[in-house]
Amino acid sequence: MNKQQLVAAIQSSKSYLCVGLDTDISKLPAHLKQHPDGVFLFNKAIIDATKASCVSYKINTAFYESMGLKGWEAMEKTLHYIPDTHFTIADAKRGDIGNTSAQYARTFFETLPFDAVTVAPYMGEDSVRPFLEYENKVAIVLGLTSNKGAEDFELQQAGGEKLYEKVLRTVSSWGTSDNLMFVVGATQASELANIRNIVPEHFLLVPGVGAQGGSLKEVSSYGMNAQCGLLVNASRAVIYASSGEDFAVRAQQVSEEYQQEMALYLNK
Ligand SMILES: O=C(O)c1cc(=O)[nH]c(=O)n1[C@@H]1O[C@H](COP(=O)(O)O)[C@@H](O)[C@H]1O
Repeated sequence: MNKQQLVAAIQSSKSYLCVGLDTDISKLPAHLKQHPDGVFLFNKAIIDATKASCVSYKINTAFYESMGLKGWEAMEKTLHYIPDTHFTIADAKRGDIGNTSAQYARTFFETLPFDAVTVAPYMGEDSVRPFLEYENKVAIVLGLTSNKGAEDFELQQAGGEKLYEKVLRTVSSWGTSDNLMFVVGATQASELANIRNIVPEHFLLVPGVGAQGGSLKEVSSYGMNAQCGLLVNASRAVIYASSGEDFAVRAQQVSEEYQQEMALYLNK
């Protein structure tokens, strides 16, 4: 799925919700914890329950890699189960010397058919460039993250501007708003107006509503552009809305609540 198709999906479903499949085996309901295919079965139920109210799924690879081969298989099965009407993100935060980044790009864009992968910009242009060389694929580069550690580097002054501002300005010159998006934490809503001045056209992946306390209302009012331009991610708030056997029903309710609120902001 490319950016134009994502924009069309947002318009038709009146949602810019990305459900985060941060599936932690220790948090699965008891009946799935014991099952050899429990992680996939959990994800399958979540996808069935939320696909009508979201437009994207983000698979955070850490939760699967930590399980070894079985986790990688569950990730692959999950990715193939997601309908191709939904934008798929590998949240892997990769980036290395160009020769190695090319292998990461192959991993997530060829071996696994994700639409997008999250990329750390710290190593510079040659580390990001291999992710931009695929048609209809997107590199989602870390801009201003949601965590406390954003203060350590991203919000520090670097040559007359904040480091994250330099990252947005510089990285946006390496590609287009079709093959680049940026991560901005929902907890950083006060910076969003400024961010929109620097990258007015790009989609922003905004994690941090729900469990991290970011405000969907603030993110939407400061971050939305003419094409919506936002993918707001919620992981734990949706997938662990209940720890019992009714987990999928509760996930559906929470996902629908986000969608209904988003529909209001899209109609403004
Ligand atoms: O790149 C990300 O997705 C990301 C960037 C960021 O600044 N903050 C952030 O929380 N994330 C990811 O977004 C998800 C947030 O999960 P919840 O807090 O459970 O909704 C996790 O997969 C994080 O790794």
